[in-house]
Amino acid sequence: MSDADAAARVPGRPGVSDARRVVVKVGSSSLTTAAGGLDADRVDALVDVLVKQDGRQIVLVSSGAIAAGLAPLGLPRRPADLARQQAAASVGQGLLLARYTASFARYGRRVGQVLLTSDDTSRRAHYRNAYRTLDQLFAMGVTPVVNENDTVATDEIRFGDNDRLAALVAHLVRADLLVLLSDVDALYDGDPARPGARRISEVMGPDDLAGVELGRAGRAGVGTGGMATKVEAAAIATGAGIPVVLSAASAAADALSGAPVGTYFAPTGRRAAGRLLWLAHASTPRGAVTLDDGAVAAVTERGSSLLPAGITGVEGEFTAGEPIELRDGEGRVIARGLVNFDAREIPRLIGRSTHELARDLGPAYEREVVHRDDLVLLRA
Ligand SMILES: Nc1ncnc2c1ncn2[C@@H]1O[C@H](COP(=O)(O)OP(=O)(O)O)[C@@H](O)[C@H]1O
Ligand SMILES: N[C@@H](CCC(=O)OP(=O)(O)O)C(=O)O
Repeated sequence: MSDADAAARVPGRPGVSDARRVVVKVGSSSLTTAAGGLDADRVDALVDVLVKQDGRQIVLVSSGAIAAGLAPLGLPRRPADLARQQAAASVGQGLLLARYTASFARYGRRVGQVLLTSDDTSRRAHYRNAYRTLDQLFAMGVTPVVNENDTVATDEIRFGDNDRLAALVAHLVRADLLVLLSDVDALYDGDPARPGARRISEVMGPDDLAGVELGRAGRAGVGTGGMATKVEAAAIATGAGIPVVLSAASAAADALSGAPVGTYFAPTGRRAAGRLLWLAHASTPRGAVTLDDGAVAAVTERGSSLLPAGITGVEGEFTAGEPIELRDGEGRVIARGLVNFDAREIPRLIGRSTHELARDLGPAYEREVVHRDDLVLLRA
């Protein structure tokens, strides 16, 4: 929706000014100097805004570990290979946290570092644990500063950008609002460096994104995802009922107050069951099972668990508890779920009833291959 259209419908931003629990994500490009390295003034300016959010609980998702580690390691730019990115993140994350600790301390406030990986947050025990830690930090008046655990994440399980991570954290902490702060002041209908690019002030649903060109990261060269990952993150959050504001980091105070800066993404869906959103968007499947038509119908139409009797094939090397894909007979992925058996156990279960399996193999085999509580549908 254009500025003029938005003004005509008397905009307002439901869910912004009254949001109590807010996830604020800031990108690398908003925290670093042109010469490389952390920009203490920009960190302070952001913290000045965050500490004045009276009555709110803020989770800060901050990128910048890799960018902060470049100069100390004599790296002229963000390296392309994972090993050097991880080395830079290892050096930079400490510097980043030290900077936030000093900056919040100006107001007598404390921060707590929370490093997450996509893999463990899709598992039930880890998800609950992450929630508990964040909740406890709130209870103690500490501001959590979250980043991806870059030094241990492998290429396959990496988020790589923090936009999606921020959307999932917003969901994890049951936030009322997600604010994405960047070096660009809003979403545009195309690369903002292009003359004539128009600012989009509100996105009420996917139709408002038709024809919008989502480019890669801009001039500074330290950001990763560009606009595509921000719009993807906004879709995850709004789809789970959480409104999103995207704005320049320099306009953070206005963005948090509900002033008409940046781009507002209205909620499009209802709040979904916690962990399953992570399972759908953050986990990396380790293998797959193929279902017969009856099992496809049971899982997709009746919300049933997947039983051994409905399986016709298995692929991959997974162990019990890992995420796998559920495919139909034509190879289409219909769902993702946490499996209760190792891949090597499944061939002898295929096509057999749980009753039969319990009789022949013992009571441990009288169970679903994927329980419905651990399963998320991926096809409408
Ligand atoms: N349609 C678009 N609207 C706004 N910005 C865009 C668009 N397409 C590409 N961009 C670029 O995306 C960049 C922001 O992404 P990135 O550098 O990854 O940010 P951050 O480090 O804040 O996460 C902007 O600087 C801009 O150049
Ligand atoms: N975890 C990484 C974030 C990667 C990154 O650059 O993200 P972003 O600047 O948000 O596009 C880091 O701290 O460097």
